[in-house]
Formats: sequence, C-alpha cells, structure tokens
Amino acid sequence: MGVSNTDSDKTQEEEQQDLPKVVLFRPPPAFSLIGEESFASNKFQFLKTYDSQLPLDQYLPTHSHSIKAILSSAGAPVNADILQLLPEVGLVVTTSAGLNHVDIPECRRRGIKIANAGHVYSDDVADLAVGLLIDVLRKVSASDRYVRQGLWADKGNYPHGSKLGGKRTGIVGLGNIGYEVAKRLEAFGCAVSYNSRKKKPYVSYPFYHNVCELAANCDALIICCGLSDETRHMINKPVLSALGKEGFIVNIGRGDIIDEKEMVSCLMRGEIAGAGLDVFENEPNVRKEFFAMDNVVLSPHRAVFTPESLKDLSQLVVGNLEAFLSNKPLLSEYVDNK
Ligand SMILES: O=CC(=O)O
Repeated sequence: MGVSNTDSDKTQEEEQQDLPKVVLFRPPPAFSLIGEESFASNKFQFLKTYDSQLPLDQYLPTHSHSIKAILSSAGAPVNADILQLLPEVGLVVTTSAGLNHVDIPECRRRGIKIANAGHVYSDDVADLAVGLLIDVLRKVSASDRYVRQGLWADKGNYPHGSKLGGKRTGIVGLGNIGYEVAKRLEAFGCAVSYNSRKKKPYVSYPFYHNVCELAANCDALIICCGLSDETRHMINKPVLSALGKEGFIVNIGRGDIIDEKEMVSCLMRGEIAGAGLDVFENEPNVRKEFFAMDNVVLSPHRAVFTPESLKDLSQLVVGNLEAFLSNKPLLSEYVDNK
C-alpha cells in the first residue's frame, strides 16, 4: 500500500512538472492577504524566481521553454530585459488595475497579451476616494487625533469642516474607477465634471479637455487616471494654482501623476486647502512634510485591498491564465484604446 501511494504521489509530481509554468518575480500582495492557494489551478504551475538564489539571467534560461505566462503585480516590473529572457511568454497578467509597471509597447511588439484586474477593484477604490474627500473636508482624521490627544476638554471644539454636498468635483480620468467615483459624488449632491483623454459619449457630465480649466472650475479634483508618460506630473503648479486656496485634491491613481514637491509647497503656503492621498511618488517612503499637516489625510496605498475584492481577483487571475492556456478569450484583456 505504502509503495503504491508513493508511486501515485510521484506520478502527480511528474504531472505537475509537465504543466505550463507561470512565472512570478515577486509574491503579489494578494498571496499573503488571502492565501496563495486561492490562485492555484490544475492547469498551470507557478514558478517563483524569488525561491532561487540564482540571478534571473541564469535561472530563467533553464525553464524558459515551459514558461508561458507572467503573473505580476504593481511594483514588480515587466520590462524588455525580462521579456527577452522569456521567448515563449504570450501573456502578462497583473493583479493590479494600473499597468505602469508593464512595458506595454514591448508586449505589443512581441504579440504578448496583457490582462489586468479589470473592474474588480473599482467599487473599493471609488469608496476610498470619496472617503478621503469626506475625511479631508470634514476633518475626520484630524479631529480624531484631537480627541485622542485629550485636547477637546482643554482647548474646546476642533475647527469645523466643510460640507461635501454642493461641491463642484472634477474627476481626472473617467475610466471604470473614475465613473464609480462620479456616481457616488452625484449621490452626495456634488456637481461632477471631468477630464479624460477623450470625451465619453455615455455621460452628460461637462467635459474639460484641459485639466487646468477643470481645476479652475472645481472645489475638489479627484485623480483617477493611470500613470503614463502623458500623465506623469500632469497635476503641476499651474493646475494646483488653478484649483486655488479653497480647493482640495484626492489621489487614488498613482503618486507620480502629481508633482508632489509642488503640491507640498502649495499646501505649506495655503495655496490649496487640503489633500487626501492613497498614493505617493516614492512610496512606501512618504515626504515628512505631510506628517505635520492636519489638512492632509494619508493612506498607505490601500484602496484596492478588501478581502471581498481579492477573492474576486483570484478568480479573475486564474480565469485569465486558464483561458489563455486553452486558447480562449481572456476575461479582462487590456485593450489600449488611445
Ligand atoms: O494600485 C493598485 C492597482 O493598480 O491595482
């Protein structure tokens, strides 16, 4: 009996060895948050380069013919140097909504498909965007600190915040996430307008082709777009000046979309009223200047991480990989509709 068990285990092991490989260069945050087993499949096997001491250019060539796909995450770059070591790769799946860590032109050139987190996180990110806006307007975190420090009894009431309803809000990037933010802000009684690469035919919100003009006509700007060469530092000094000293900014996109140095100067000089930030230029390192600002709410790039959405994400990731390996359409293929 013992012998036949060992035999069948060995066969299973051998079968596993024959499965197509999906390579990982870094464990995606979702592995530790909901368990790597949620991403398991009997159609492929993960190959984790971080389990080996070997440098990639020695490790990958020994497996390169069985590696058919890459599983990546935000901050784990998939660049031309890596792709060059993987001649058989036909798919990059990323657990993130953002794709700024993937060399999209190189994937296009090689005919490699890309799949991202699709709509999985849109509700959570939109909730956090509105949460950050309410927090900074109504001073939720700042007054929480005030109460905890025992200052209420000593110094009296904390300064009042400002009402959300009636605010003119400007969405920068009206994709899935931006649209969910817009719907929520409308429900709160805000006026919504937006800037995007193109005017969207399916919404009646006022469209501003120029982000500076949008800022000049808003009380709060919500940054929801992806990071690209075009959007890097798109929110610069002129945009912040147009937003003005009564204006608030929320960023749930990527830190580099805002010129952070300029934003810090504007906040210090009272040239904008406050900020709610989930993303930063040099995260996880955050500029110390923010720590002393009571009109800034800071969140450690957590907008997407709820266990509910991560469960959906695991199904989407496995579904994309299995679909690709059986020549079926991907569930959330990234299509660049520039
Ligand atoms: O920031 C997180 C993501 O892009 O999914």
